[in-house]
Amino acid sequence: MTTWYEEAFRPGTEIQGKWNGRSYVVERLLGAGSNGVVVLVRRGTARFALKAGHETVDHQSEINSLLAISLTDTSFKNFLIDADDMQVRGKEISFYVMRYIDGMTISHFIHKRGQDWIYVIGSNLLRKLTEIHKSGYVFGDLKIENMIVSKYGDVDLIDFGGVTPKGRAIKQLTEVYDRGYWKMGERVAEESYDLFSFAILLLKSLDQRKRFTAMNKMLPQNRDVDQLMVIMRENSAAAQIAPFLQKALRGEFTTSQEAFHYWKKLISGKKLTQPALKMPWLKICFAASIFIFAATVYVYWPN
Ligand SMILES: Nc1ncnc2c1ncn2[C@@H]1O[C@H](COP(=O)(O)OP(=O)(O)OP(=O)(O)O)[C@@H](O)[C@H]1O
Repeated sequence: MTTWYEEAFRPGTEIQGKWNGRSYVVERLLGAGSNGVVVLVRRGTARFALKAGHETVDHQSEINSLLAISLTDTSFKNFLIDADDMQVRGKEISFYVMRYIDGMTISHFIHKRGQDWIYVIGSNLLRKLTEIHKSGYVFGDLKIENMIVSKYGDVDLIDFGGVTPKGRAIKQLTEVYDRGYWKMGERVAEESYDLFSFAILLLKSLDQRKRFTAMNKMLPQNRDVDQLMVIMRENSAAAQIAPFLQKALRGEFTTSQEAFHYWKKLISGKKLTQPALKMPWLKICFAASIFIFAATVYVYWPN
């Protein structure tokens, strides 16, 4: 059976925005989640990701968050390209257009390229979080599915539905990444909220024995972050960053900047003595990722 979106977004279909009048040509479907359908589109020679929403309220809230973060002087500047309505079978559907990120999930990347990449990817993700936090927001729903890793371990966040101004209640979450689920703190938009999810995200992407699958069904009285220590012990890459992960899970970092400093010290080997961290190629990748980040900031910096 063909779904409404498979029909509406057949490759080659032209999408015409009702209010802004811009048109896009569909290349292919990128994904369909609970909040919408994402398609790769073309406008002239440029490629974008277009997301059409099922639920207007959730979709609008996502656009508002994305707009707020797109207006900041960060690498997220101009992430949102357009927001409009389109007609599908006589019904109006809202959509927004954002930068297209070519890449894969962190789990897929690590599976293909090796676990040691976690240090480069972790640095890049922490840098992104630091940018969001400095702008007065918290990402909120940080999880494997909401980030894309590209070639040199570069990181982009997608799905901004959970972005919340600091101090407010978290508006969108995923249980196993939520510190409230683990009884480790309030569901309040604080930098430490994202850092907790960051630690879970890293552990989950290194969890080769799929221990997290069982954790989804755990009774509240059995949820204890000490259970996560098992994953840290049995995985060599996780073991190397265990001091960081423990601090993040216990809410011992107040800011992401503080966490980033600690992380950098840890992975540069200053605090660790294990030989596995002495990898010259890792330094090269780290330097490459810093270069790409600097180039991105340069390209998107206001003229
Ligand atoms: N900017 C983008 N560039 C490339 N691919 C993207 C982009 N945004 C989303 N995608 C792809 O589309 C998929 C669905 O996107 P998204 O997570 O925003 O949808 P959702 O309906 O909110 O999903 P969920 O049910 O996980 O909340 C993603 O997993 C990703 O593969």
